[in-house]
Amino acid sequence: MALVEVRGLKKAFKKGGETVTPLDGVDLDIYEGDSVSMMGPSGTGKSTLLNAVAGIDPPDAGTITVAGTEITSMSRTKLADWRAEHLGYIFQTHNLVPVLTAYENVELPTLLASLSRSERRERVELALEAVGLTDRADHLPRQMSGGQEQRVGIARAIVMNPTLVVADEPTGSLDAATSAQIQDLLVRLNEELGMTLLMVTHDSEVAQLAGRRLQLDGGQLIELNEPHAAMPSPTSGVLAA
Ligand SMILES: Nc1ncnc2c1ncn2[C@@H]1O[C@H](COP(=O)(O)OP(=O)(O)OP(=O)(O)O)[C@@H](O)[C@H]1O
Repeated sequence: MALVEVRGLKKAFKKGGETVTPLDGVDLDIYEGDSVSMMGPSGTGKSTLLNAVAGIDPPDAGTITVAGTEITSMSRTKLADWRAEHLGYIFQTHNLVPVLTAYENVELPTLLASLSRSERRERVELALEAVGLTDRADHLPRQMSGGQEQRVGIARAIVMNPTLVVADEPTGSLDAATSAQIQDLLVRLNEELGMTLLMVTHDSEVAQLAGRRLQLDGGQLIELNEPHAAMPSPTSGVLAA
């Protein structure tokens, strides 16, 4: 069973006198440990799909099931609790709280969970270590470079060890060298920490990092490569007993 199952997802917006339909019956399966990138022309609905899967903006129709839980039928309050426990969101601009240190910014999601003080400290320290910022824990955002701030944003996204990490243009506001560092980090999150990653990007270099690449156009998803389709099932072909 897929970790994320999207079925028949539809979303339309009224814009002026016309209706735009960025999602027109989207189906998608994401498996545990997958790294998936989504590209497509501006305004096609990539963020709309990402935010639906993240449980932020509900669709008009269709279902999204994550780790066996259908999030599209949850109330707003339940959805907020679900996001806090299961979802890590990496923003284009890190959205750090300027008056909090790196440590305190990363700690924020842990304050919503029922964790002891020592469990919280352990999680925050692990997350800062994973992004290589242990020595910057006491720094305020303005005392860090853009790349370091983005790494704090990533540490905050992973601190609760989420079921799914989504990223909307994670390198979109960074220069080439800093973008390269963040790309390395995204690959490590997936390959070394085993995190399941869905990211939207306009940068084809970033998109290539993902094992699976999708394109959203005309309200539909197109698979640019199909890693799962290439894998023979144990009950078919030469592997069948
Ligand atoms: N809250 C909203 N109200 C009205 N229209 C919206 C809303 N959110 C998105 N749209 C419209 O839906 C379409 C898809 O928007 P979306 O931001 O998902 O596209 P995108 O592919 O992520 O674009 P970009 O690559 O430029 O970030 C666009 O036409 C956008 O204007």
